[in-house]
Amino acid sequence: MSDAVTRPVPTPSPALLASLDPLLREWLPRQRWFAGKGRPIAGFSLVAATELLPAGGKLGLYHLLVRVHQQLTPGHGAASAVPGDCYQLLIGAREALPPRLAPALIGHVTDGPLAGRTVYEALYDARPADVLLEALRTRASIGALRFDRDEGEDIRTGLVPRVGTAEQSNSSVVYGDTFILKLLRRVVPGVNPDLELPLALAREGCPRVPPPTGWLSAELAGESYVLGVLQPYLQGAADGWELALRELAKGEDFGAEARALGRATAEVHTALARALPTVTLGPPQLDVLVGGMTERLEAAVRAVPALRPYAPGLRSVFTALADLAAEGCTWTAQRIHGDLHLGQCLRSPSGQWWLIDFEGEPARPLAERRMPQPVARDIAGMLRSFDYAAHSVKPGVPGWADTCRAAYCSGYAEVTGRDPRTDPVLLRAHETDKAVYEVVYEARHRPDWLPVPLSAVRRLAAPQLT
Ligand SMILES: Nc1ncnc2c1ncn2[C@@H]1O[C@H](COP(=O)(O)OP(=O)(O)O)[C@@H](O)[C@H]1O
Ligand SMILES: O=P(O)(O)O[C@H]1O[C@H](CO)[C@@H](O[C@H]2O[C@H](CO)[C@@H](O)[C@H](O)[C@H]2O)[C@H](O)[C@H]1O
Repeated sequence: MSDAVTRPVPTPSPALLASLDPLLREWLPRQRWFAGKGRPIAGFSLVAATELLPAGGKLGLYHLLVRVHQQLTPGHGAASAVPGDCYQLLIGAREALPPRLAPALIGHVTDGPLAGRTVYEALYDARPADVLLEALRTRASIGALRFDRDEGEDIRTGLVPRVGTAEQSNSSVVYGDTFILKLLRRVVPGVNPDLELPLALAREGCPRVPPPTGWLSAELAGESYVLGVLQPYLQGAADGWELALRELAKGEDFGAEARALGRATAEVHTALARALPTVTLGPPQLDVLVGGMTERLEAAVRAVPALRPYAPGLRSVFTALADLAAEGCTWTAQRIHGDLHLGQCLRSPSGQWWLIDFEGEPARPLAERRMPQPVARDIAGMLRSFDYAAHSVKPGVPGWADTCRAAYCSGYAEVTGRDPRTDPVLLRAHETDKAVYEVVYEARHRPDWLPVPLSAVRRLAAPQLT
């Protein structure tokens, strides 16, 4: 029998959002997960609001979905503002913040229903984090929010929450080293691959991905928004990026781990190909694929002038793929990870590799992220990552990235029987597409890192000896 709890709640009035407006304008752009940096905020509109703990109590708790209206470019008037991305916020309201919550401060409210209260990022607070886990445990429906879980899984009570400290595109809470709840920040309606793919892999019995234990969604105007996923926490796991840097700093080889990562990637790809449809990419689909790569390159060249000298060489990488397609070559496409790099791979203390974060590149539209793609895209992501690691440590270790890249491809071939290097044109095109993405990503988020993908761009743009 279902133990689901349904609770209608008072809907907080738009006056709540109006009173938070000046605070959010200042606080949001400082959040790592806020995607609209650099464009002035013109205002906010409420997509949904749910009171999770009543404001009258010592601690008020609001779940908000807020659309941010931003000017298209700085310098244009407020009139040019367009409704932009929708963000998930969990806002706590207290009379005063205890010192331990100081880093979570959003600000002091001066008017409206919360006048005189201090509002803060409630994920940092144990009680609000408990409210979320309890709702998942009891499969609660609260206003538009649906909390659910795998019926076969039990969620214990009394797990002590703590907010994740990693620099993330989203936000996570770890519960007693047993579960991790990832709350998506920028949310869109539709099936989210961060839940869809791990669920599909769990059904296939793939042991390389933590199976979702619970999930949070919102039903709004006939559309469903995935807002969060709860999964087992891999206690004591280290991510591939940390491990690679550690080995590099000691001058150690990472080939054996790279090979194991190649095998893990191949296991995930094989299970995804079994679970979800695959398609053959013929000339029309390859036109779209190459067209997308070329468009992204042109946009990147406009955004990052340092790319300009390399543009002709990079274009020719994509033309080479188009030429093969014109000669009648076809490739298989399937669902893939979509944003694979060393930071998305966790090694548990037993030495097993796990892949996490199936959201895809957050900046791309959902429909595009859910399209079948050549596995070369994920493989290229990992190859780029070995290169990133090698360039992040001074002095470098000569040949370190090449050894890892070769070992990773060999590991992949051990499972699938197909070495990615036997498709050099496809692989190079994907590596180029990824390096171009990274140039834009670094220019926007971490300008000091720009030389890392630029060095790859230089290599990839150089004429090929045939
Ligand atoms: N199942 C897990 N077990 C242990 N740590 C995890 C798990 N899932 C995620 N993490 C940690 O949380 C971080 C962020 O998770 P991720 O899914 O990559 O979120 P984001 O989309 O915000 O980047 C990871 O880098 C990892 O350190
Ligand atoms: O936040 P996500 O993990 O979804 O991914 C974004 O941020 C990554 C950086 O944190 C970025 O990855 C790039 O830097 C990594 C080292 O920090 C490196 O291992 C990757 O190969 C490189 O692409 C990723 O591209 C971006 O989508």
